[in-house]
Amino acid sequence: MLDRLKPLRPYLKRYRASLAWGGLSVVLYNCSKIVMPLLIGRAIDHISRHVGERDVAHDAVWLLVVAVAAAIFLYLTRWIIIGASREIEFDLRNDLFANLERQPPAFYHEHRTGDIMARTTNDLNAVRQLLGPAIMYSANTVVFTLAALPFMIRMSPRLTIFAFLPLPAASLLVQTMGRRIHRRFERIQAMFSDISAQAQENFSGARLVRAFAQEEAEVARFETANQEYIRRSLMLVRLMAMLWPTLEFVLGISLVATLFFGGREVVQHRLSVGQFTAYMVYMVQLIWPMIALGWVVNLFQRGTASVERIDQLLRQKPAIWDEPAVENTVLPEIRGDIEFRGLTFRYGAAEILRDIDLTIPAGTSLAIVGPTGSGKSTLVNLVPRLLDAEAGMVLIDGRPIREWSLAQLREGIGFVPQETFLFSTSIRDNISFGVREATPAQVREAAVSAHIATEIEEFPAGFDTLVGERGITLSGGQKQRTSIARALLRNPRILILDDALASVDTYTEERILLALREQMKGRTTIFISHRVSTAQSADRIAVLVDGRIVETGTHEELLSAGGYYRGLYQKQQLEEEIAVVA
Ligand SMILES: Nc1ncnc2c1ncn2[C@@H]1O[C@H](COP(=O)(O)OP(=O)(O)OP(=O)(O)O)[C@@H](O)[C@H]1O
Repeated sequence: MLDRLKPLRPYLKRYRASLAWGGLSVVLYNCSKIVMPLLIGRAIDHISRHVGERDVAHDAVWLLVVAVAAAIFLYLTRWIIIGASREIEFDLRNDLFANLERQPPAFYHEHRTGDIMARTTNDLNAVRQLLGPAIMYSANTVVFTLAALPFMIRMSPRLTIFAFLPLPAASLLVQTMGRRIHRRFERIQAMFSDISAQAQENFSGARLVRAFAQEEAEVARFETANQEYIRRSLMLVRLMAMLWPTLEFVLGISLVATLFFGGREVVQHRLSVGQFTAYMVYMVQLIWPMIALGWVVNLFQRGTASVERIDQLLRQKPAIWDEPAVENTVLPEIRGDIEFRGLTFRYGAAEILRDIDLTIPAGTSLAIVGPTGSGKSTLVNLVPRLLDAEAGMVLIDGRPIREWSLAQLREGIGFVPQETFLFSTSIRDNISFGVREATPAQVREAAVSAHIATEIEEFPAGFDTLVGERGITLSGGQKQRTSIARALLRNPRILILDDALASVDTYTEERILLALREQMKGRTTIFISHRVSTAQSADRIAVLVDGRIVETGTHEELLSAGGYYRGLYQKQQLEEEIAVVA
């Protein structure tokens, strides 16, 4: 089992001083606890021998001193060991988050967010319990039992055998029932997350539920899930209600055995009343550590499984990362030449892009059009290396893309993804994401270029308006333009807009394109669009069909070529004419 805890070694090493102090306080705490029954026993013997008040007071003072010492050492033990477990939890959580941040988007397609969240919460919690309570209670049990046993055996070996017989049963009971309780608890937790997810989806999708008149059906569905949750919870309550009485019964047997056999020892004058009392106190003191032992075994089992799961995430190497030789090299600033050379790209076995040869000279703009699912997003994702093409298939400024460090490459690129994502912070923070030193004037300027500034300034809190659950909901078009402002603020050499104008009207689109032309002078721009009105403003247009570039040229060239682009143009012209007539 210790082998399975190997991943924790570096963390334990970091806090070895704390753990050593913790170990020392465990020993000192148990030493004080061991002395206490002896003092009580001595006091009782003194009382039964009718010694003077002074002696009894003396015993009481000693008892108090030892009790205070025990309390202090217990406090130190908890503070140091539980504190160290929290520190390790903190380090582990940071390391996990940092490693998850390095993973490419594909990682999040392969792993469910819920699973990752569970590992970073439940599993971390299990590891913390292993490092804190589990280590502390097992150390206490081992030290106390080892220290108390010699005293107890010296008092009466026979009594010790009888008194100890039922104790392992208590420990075993806690362990087996604890395992069942945990299993049921996990099922309840899973059910609870289902209920929460159902409620959350109903609240976020409130509009859809109302529109489809599904309120009643959803209430019924929720009630069914809620009923199942309660049923499982009651099963847990029953199990837990059984645990304590059974435990008390088993431990009661042990105390009865001690009383019976110990009483006989006293009657037969083999033990004094004081010694017998001390023995009884040892037994009572041993009860909790024995119970804890069963519980600790469960904590260890759960904790080791969690350590393995967390370690899998920690060892997950980011699929897209700098080669060691490249990591710290800084090449001259990116100019913005992009070249796809004989590019073929697959998701698993499915070939998505085929034989693509395309050059986008620095300072020019390229529009990519094509049917849905033809591979447009895939192609542009290769530029900031959100996806990785085979070596030598993508070049920036004539250099294979992998020769640029990811940091330098991505710093030079402004990327507006197809699905806009805004953090639940202020609009200002959303726009200045990744450009911490941006001044309010620069943020506003970017917003002006993206044609969103006036609308933002009309909100009561202006740029400080919160978006998302705690603030206002922006419209699809507003979100897209905020996202464009975010990309522009980086002042990138390469700007990529993946269908980023889809949610704005043609009038706004025109104004944004005009501003972009100004902003992106001398920089490279790629925009994916389904609209000819967007594409025609680019220096060149590439048509991607079924993963192949089938046409390239200017708007006029492609119109006269009479291919896909011309068809698209005619269709959209017709749509516009119909819209005007209607
Ligand atoms: N992570 C992925 N794993 C497997 N297949 C994928 C993945 N992402 C995209 N695809 C597939 O690759 C193909 C191209 O997708 P892509 O998003 O590049 O198309 P697109 O031209 O941008 O489409 P649209 O215009 O609808 O946005 C699609 O068939 C899609 O189902």
